[in-house]
Amino acid sequence: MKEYWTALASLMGAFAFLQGVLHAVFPAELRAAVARLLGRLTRAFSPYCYFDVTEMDGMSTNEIYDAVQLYLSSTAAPASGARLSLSRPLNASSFTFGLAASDRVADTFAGAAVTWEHVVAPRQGQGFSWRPLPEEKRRFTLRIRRGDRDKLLPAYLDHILAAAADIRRRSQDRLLYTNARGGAMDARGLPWDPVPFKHPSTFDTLAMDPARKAAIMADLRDFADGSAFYERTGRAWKRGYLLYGPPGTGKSSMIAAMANYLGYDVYDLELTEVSSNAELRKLLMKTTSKSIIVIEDIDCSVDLTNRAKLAPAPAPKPRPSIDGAIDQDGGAGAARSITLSGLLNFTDGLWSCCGAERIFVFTTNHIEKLDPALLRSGRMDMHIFMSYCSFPALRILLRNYLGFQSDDELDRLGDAAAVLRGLEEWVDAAEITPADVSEVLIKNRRSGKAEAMRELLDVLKARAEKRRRGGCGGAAAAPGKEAGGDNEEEEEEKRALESPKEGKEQAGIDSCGDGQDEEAEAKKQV
Ligand SMILES: Nc1ncnc2c1ncn2[C@@H]1O[C@H](COP(=O)(O)OP(=O)(O)OP(=O)(O)O)[C@@H](O)[C@H]1O
Ligand SMILES: [Mg+2]
Repeated sequence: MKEYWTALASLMGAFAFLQGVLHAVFPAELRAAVARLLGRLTRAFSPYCYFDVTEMDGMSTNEIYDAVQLYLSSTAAPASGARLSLSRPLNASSFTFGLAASDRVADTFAGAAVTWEHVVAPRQGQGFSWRPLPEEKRRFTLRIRRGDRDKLLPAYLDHILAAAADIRRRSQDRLLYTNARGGAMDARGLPWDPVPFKHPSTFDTLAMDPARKAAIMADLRDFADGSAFYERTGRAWKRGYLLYGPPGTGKSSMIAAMANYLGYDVYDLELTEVSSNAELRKLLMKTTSKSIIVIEDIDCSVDLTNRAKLAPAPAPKPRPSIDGAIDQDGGAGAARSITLSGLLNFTDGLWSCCGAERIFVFTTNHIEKLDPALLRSGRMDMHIFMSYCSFPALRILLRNYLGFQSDDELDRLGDAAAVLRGLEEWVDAAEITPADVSEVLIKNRRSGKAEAMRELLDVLKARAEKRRRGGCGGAAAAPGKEAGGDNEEEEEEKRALESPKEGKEQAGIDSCGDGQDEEAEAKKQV
């Protein structure tokens, strides 16, 4: 054993001596040149070519590095024994896996096999920089066969960028943006404030006629998958939906369901916070693709008049007006107000197509107050009437709120089957909104399914009776509340239905009512 250690020690001594001689005889430059030459020779005869994707591109982060990391973490197959790192980005609800240092993954694209290696080395001598660089130099090295090079590049990189964007969008929670800062920009120059968007409404929970629901979902899917179609037909890749109907029929819930269905972010545009067309355009430019731009209660946000009408509308409050090109305070303020044409250009003008894959949704309780130009196809391509609760919609609410597992269970009610038939018979006459039905079911859901349905039936009957006597609908009577209560209350309910929102003002344009109804009807209605 002793001899063994002595031999090893002499061998190491000889090696150190040789290394010293080599260093003394060959200067560092010569050694580096030889290493480079050897590297070149190996590469020249190698059947592969290599591409480095470094983490830092000069002083800024390299977008492709991030994309490759994300892409590899979820699509490529790690070689056996590969070590994955785990992380969860801020606001994300799912984990992402990353490739650890010096590990490799294999991938295939267009029938060609490629290998990615994650190389991490310590950064030497930071030098002076305003922005500290990471302590390690990281890069991905892509190895592909020489013969596959033309086939793979740049299509493979485009594929990675698109896939990474998709993964990022799916793993990240939806965001709801608002422009509540009245045009002021944040530190990064953005006029929108984001908050996580966690609205639970989906097309499953949305109570409406199943056939109409399916038509809307198909339209949305067509839109989202329609990149090639929009390009071929020369149309901007955007679509407008107008949701109209009485309060509480699910317009806002529909927007949330759309966002959840497509995985889009939502930009809730508060028009009253926008002071000029230029600001409106800036807001539009700062929205991302794959998003829904919403203007709720469009008839109430601003004064609406026909763009052809030049006379300024009286403005009781200093708020933006959609009113031809004439400013209400005259001259000086002209550049500072939103005009109808500004809004029209926002939805279907040259600027509306900066960015792609965007949906515009306007909601209103009074479609007849909207300018026909705003309603035309190209701006509002689909008009969706959110109606009072129909029986198929009521069934969805019963399922959601009372916990029926399926339609079959609802049909096999035994004793309560008669109650279900009663609901079917009375629901149309009651003209009740899904919001009111939900409220009754929420209040009574603990009393059991049959009892809750009976309570709902009582409410429907009372409302239908009230309507028959009063000739008009109203908000739902609370369960157990006497049907046909006093007139004052009835009047109040009626008023609440007709002029639902605080701060909503009559816009003073009812002249275009009938003609516009016909026009709206002529359009594609759902
Ligand atoms: N069609 C529906 N399906 C499921 N739930 C609904 C539906 N309509 C209304 N609701 C329920 O009623 C409440 C109000 O609905 P929502 O805010 O979507 O109505 P809205 O049409 O936007 O009303 P408004 O015109 O006053 O803004 C929501 O909490 C939702 O749960
Ligand atoms: Mg709403």
